[in-house]
Amino acid sequence: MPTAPVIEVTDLRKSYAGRPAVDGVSFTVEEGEIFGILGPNGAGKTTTVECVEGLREPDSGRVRVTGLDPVADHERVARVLGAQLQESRLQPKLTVREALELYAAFYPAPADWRPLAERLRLEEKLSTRFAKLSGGQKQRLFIALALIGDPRVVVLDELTTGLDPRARRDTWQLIEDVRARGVTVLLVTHFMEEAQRLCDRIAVIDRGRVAALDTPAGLIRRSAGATVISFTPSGPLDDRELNDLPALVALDRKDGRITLSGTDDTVSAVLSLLARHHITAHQLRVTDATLDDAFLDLTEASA
Ligand SMILES: Nc1ncnc2c1ncn2[C@@H]1O[C@H](COP(=O)(O)OP(=O)(O)OP(=O)(O)O)[C@@H](O)[C@H]1O
Repeated sequence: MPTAPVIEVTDLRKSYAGRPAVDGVSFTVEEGEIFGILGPNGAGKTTTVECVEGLREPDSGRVRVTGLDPVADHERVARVLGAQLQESRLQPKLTVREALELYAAFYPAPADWRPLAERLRLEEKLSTRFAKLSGGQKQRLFIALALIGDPRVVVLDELTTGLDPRARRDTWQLIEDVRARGVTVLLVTHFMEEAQRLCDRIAVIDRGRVAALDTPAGLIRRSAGATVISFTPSGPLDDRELNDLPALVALDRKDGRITLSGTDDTVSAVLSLLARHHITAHQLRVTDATLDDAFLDLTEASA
């Protein structure tokens, strides 16, 4: 029997002062999945996850977390869902140890905070007051507090913003370990590398709507111009002939270098074209488009 999704969002709508921030968003997240929400500033990502956390009440639509309504069943949802705190929610004078102990006490069966603190490299800061922590240390404490209730679902908004590259990689590893234990992760991120590395599926949200929903590889494949070829030709090449290449999406010339994006067919055709004209392609590079390219393509397409 298929299990019910851990998170269900159906036609979610939320306006602020009559202006829609979330305008009909739907997605489901399955047990053990890392689901990413990606989108430009102001797209409605935080509003969406706040409705999932029960911090905001939707104007309309349906949100369920493990089958429960996060607003009506707030307490029961809070027991299964770990959320990354907003900075203003923590007392500046609280030490790291006190914060961990306090938040552990909220849950019936909390995780042991010591290995969590060690994992997040907070063990040397246990006696430091929250206000004295660096931005990255605060961020790591918020991640620890999100995980301390040993939740079934964890919602992380801007997980690694403000972390240095090493702390970012450690955090990714931690999230992968958390998922390996069967925890479902809803992750809002601006970092393509993070989304590509961690997420099983991603909803690209733009202007309050889902512009695309797929695996990272699927998003890249479906973006036009999934293959990019660039070279410096040894002789002149006519733009008209280049523009006639099959499946060509973009053509760019800069400092004698030509960059084309399209598909594998575009690449084969340009190589034949060069051969026909006896032109050599210097510094030839063929690369797959990245999630960055797909993101720009998808969000520009809906602009
Ligand atoms: N409390 C609020 N009152 C009024 N407008 C708000 C409020 N919160 C968000 N908005 C507006 O709603 C829209 C969506 O905001 P939201 O924070 O959900 O976007 P976001 O995708 O998380 O953005 P960012 O990437 O910049 O964090 C924005 O236009 C924002 O200005």
